[in-house]
Amino acid sequence: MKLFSEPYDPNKNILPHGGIVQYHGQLFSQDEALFYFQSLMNEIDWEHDKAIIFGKEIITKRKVAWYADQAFSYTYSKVTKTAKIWTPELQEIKSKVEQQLGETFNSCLLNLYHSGEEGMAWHSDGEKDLKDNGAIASVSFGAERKFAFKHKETKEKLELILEDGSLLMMGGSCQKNWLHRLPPTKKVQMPRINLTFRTIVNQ
Ligand SMILES: O=C(O)CCC(=O)C(=O)O
Ligand SMILES: [Fe+2]
Repeated sequence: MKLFSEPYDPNKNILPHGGIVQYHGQLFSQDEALFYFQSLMNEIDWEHDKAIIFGKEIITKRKVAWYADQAFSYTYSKVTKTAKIWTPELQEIKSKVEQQLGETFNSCLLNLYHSGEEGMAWHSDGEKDLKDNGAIASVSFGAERKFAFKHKETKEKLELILEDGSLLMMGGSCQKNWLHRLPPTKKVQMPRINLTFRTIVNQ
């Protein structure tokens, strides 16, 4: 188990093998992060997520939204969703991330965790609608939370803290070899918004 602390080197690969994860630290200033947190909270069309797990429909406490270049449809956890078109704030955030990473994205999955009691279980984002080995850019606003990786075979574990206004990039074969999760915690009472910019193909 490793915890990372400043200074961050965005060129450093956090994973020891089997993919690339780079933590860029706070890409947005505190003022910008607060502005985006509040505007996303108010303007995004948040909905409880539905998933089918072991044949049963479940509804998450966490809220989600999906935005993109076009009204793409996208299937995950056996539920198909249709994207809404970018808001001006999402376009601004996307441009800043694209500049920082030198990559482009055509969609974004947003998650709203009302408190530390909401999280996301171990998974990888290797859905067939996503570009193979495409980068996923994860932007966080609001409460700081721990984020963890676990290798699918060796079970090696890594942990880091995703700060308010930060950017994390997952790329290469990361989704094939590693799972990730947002562990729930009783220590965090404040909400957090996470945006994962992705590239959808075959539409
Ligand atoms: O909230 C996070 O930091 C992670 C979200 C995530 O893994 C996902 O949306 O696939
Ligand atoms: Fe994910």
